[in-house]
Amino acid sequence: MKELSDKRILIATKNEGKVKEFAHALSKLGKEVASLNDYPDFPDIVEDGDTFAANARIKAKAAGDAFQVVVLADDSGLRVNSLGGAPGVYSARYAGEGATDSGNNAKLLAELAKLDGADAAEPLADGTRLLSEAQFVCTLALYDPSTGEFVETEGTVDGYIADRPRGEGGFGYDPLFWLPQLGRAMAELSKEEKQQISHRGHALEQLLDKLK
Ligand SMILES: O=P(O)(O)OP(=O)(O)OP(=O)(O)OC[C@H]1O[C@@H](n2cnc3c(O)ncnc32)[C@H](O)[C@@H]1O
Ligand SMILES: [Mg+2]
Repeated sequence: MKELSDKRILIATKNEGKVKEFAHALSKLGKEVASLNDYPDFPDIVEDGDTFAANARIKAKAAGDAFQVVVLADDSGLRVNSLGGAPGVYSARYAGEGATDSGNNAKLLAELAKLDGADAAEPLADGTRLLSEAQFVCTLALYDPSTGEFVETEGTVDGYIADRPRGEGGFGYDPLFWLPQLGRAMAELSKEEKQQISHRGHALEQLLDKLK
């Protein structure tokens, strides 16, 4: 693995929320990030793997083979216990192809509203209900096209799905993801706080450890 020797690293993603988090974390190592949004002609990558890890490898390899540079890819999502682990690898398109974050959040609350089991925890002081235990998962794949080698890690964070959104930070399902250990939703954290606690922060920390 040529490792991360270049100052600039290409992330095989079109998700600007991920790009901002990687830019924040990697700037501490003096690195700049580029993403597929910098190459609008690059075709969409078909993410048809059965697992987060498979999809991360698919994205890293597609971009790494095309650009012939070391590429980092992130496949991530939300597992909701009372929905049997859904939306899982379908997190990005839970509300259908081309779904928006707000569409996916609305779909998640609609699916949880169909269940009539007990809440997963006591309501918060303001009456917010905690509907289910849940987990964010992030799989990272770093791929070197000159050797065909992958370095892969996974990070997770546990929390609850709240019945109403909170916070303006982060992206995706962050406004509905309640962190009992902090008493805040993921979208209420700064980038630095999210990096310290999140699935992506943990996966990146492990990746950097493996490369040492
Ligand atoms: O595939 P790329 O181009 O990287 O971008 P994407 O948004 O499609 O990313 P994924 O395929 O990995 O799908 C991840 C889904 O899970 C959500 N997600 C991932 N990480 C998240 C986080 O840190 N906070 C909130 N939601 C997250 C995200 O909004 C997507 O709906
Ligand atoms: Mg995707």
